[in-house]
Amino acid sequence: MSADIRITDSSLRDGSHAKRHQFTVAEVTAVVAALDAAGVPVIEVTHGDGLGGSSFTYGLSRTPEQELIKAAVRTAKNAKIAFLMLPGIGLFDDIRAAAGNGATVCRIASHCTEADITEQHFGLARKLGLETVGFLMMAHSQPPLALARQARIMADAGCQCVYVVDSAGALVLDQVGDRVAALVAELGDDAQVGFHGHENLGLGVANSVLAVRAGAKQIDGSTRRFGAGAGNTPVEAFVGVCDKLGIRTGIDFFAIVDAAEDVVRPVMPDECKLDRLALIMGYAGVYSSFLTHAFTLAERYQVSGAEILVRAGERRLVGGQEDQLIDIAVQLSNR
Ligand SMILES: C[C@H](O)CC(=O)C(=O)O
Ligand SMILES: [Mn+2]
Repeated sequence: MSADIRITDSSLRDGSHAKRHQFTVAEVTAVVAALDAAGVPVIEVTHGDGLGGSSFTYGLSRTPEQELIKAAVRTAKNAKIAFLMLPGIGLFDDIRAAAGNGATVCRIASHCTEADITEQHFGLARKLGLETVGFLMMAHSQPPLALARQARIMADAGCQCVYVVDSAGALVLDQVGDRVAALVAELGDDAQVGFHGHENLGLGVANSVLAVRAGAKQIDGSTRRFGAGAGNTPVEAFVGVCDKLGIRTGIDFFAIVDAAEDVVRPVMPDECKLDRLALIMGYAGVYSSFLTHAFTLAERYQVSGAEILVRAGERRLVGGQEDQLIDIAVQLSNR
């Protein structure tokens, strides 16, 4: 079946944050088999913070991510396997290794004002024959035209689809449409536009529909919302909504609903909840993957996780500044 949009499932990458990076080969194999059978066209597999993310700062992986990528590639019959990398956390050799292990979609992420740090990585990925996707993270923090200028930098460097990434789940409806439309106008035929949502204000599906209406051709989600914060746009709900709206995704609704319940849920440590901390993240514009760090630090320093997140929002922390959460927790405990 041909599709109007392409969905990438991020549960084995964004879900890595919720799983504290403890995926096993058996879990990845089971999830990839189920998503592939349901018709999911692209499945992302990496440490939550991308290639090279396994560390004390971001969280140590249980299984080396290249082993997980190999298992995913071995298992998928039709789906492409994607990986994420953040320049400075991962290195060129990590991209080469992922390509050597059979992944075919390379997703490079930067904070949404720093697209120029991705240029040489897109160059390498294209040289290796990989499909390229760019992530402009924390997209709520910049207005549409500023984002579009950053998207242009990625496209000129060889990126074939630039994503508006709502890392904090803070964007509300037209704020998504306006940003996607600005990128579509800027990029024209040079690159596609995508949208990656988080559920922290409960808007993942609605925001993704507005992204499609504004011209996005690629949409991210995670089956059972398995992602950072309150999780990502639930793929199964989004596929059902797309069916009702006549937007073809190529994914079988009943098969993805079964995969969510029978295969993905057992792999999750807990449901991704729209609870106090997740809501605060969406409201205050805090990077979703700070959630597990805030939990851990709140316990260690006997302070409020909610306060850590509010302060992180006030400091306008971005991905990569996880160490500042420790500073906030220490300050709160000394108070
Ligand atoms: C590295 C981040 O987790 C990327 C992402 O999924 C986001 O910013 O959202
Ligand atoms: Mn995310």
